[in-house]
Amino acid sequence: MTLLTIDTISKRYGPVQALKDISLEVQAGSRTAVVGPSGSGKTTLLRIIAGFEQPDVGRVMLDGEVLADGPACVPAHKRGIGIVSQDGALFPHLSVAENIGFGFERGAPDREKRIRDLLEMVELENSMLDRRPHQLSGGQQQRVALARALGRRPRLMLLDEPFSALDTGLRENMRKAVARVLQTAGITAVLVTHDQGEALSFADQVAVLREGKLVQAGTPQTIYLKPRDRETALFLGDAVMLPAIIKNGFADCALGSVPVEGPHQGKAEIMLRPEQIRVVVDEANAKYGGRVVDVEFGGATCTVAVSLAAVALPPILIKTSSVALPARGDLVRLDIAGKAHVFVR
Ligand SMILES: Nc1ncnc2c1ncn2[C@@H]1O[C@H](COP(=O)(O)OP(=O)(O)OP(=O)(O)O)[C@@H](O)[C@H]1O
Repeated sequence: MTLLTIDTISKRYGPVQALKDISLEVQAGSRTAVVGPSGSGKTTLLRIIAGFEQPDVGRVMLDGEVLADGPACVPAHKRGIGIVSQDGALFPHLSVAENIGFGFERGAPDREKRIRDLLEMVELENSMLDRRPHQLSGGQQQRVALARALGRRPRLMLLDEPFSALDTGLRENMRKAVARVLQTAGITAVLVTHDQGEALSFADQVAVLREGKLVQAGTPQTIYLKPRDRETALFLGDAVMLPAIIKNGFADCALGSVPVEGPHQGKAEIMLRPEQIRVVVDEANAKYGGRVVDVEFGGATCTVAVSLAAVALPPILIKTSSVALPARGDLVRLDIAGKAHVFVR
């Protein structure tokens, strides 16, 4: 069931077209991540959903209710939408308990129990209830902010770069914890993030924006393995692109014959993710590979640069494990796992 519908929204700030004809559906109980380069319109889209900005044209609908139809809008505080932002925005002079219970009725008999339940839901100890925000770590503050937003029983939760102030290890933990909490509470969420890895692992649906337009929306797997265009492919991660001639499901390219997705025949460009390529030292078959020109040891993941024998392109970079790492100067063949993605020229 669709909970949130964004229907051909456009928004202009003077000469800047911040959003152009954006349409997107978000299913109830799902998590959508919005990604895109800086200035692509992510924050504007989130602010329009929240009700802090109005679209010039287009509609926002939540659970069948029209929240915005061009400039005619339901005010933000009447939308039933929760927001967790980058800094958590807790009230510094209030305790954790008071922050979480901020929107609750003062004398409500179940007030304390609800606060404790919310604290438990975000996996924090009861001993934190009397602390002030400055006595919490960044990750704990974010959990309190999430508990406060959940306490208002939102129909939709907007997450505006909520993990970006946290360091890498904590970030990953928080992302998993937040996904778990949202899942348990059955709350639909839209996340805006600069971190493509975060988007791919957090969301059921990823929406890619570029220059105010929606380039592609789909499952993380689709977006990563079957990107609409080169730019999207490279935005989401490293990619090896090769010219090819396609015939009957196989691409004839610098790596030999590689299976491809789709019905296209003839000239095309194919894309492989580096982790699809395995480097094998094999002098006899180096025409389907090339010469190793650089090896970067990186612990769990190492990078091998191979100058291809069959085509004059810059060396391709392949991520590989530290086991059986080739040496600089080795002649190697390159084996492919899975299928290549085709960009029709
Ligand atoms: N209030 C405003 N007045 C004028 N221009 C604005 C305003 N808000 C956003 N813009 C412009 O609209 C475009 C989209 O901005 P937006 O903040 O939505 O991008 P973003 O993808 O969230 O960027 P970032 O990743 O850097 O936060 C940008 O060109 C920005 O400069």
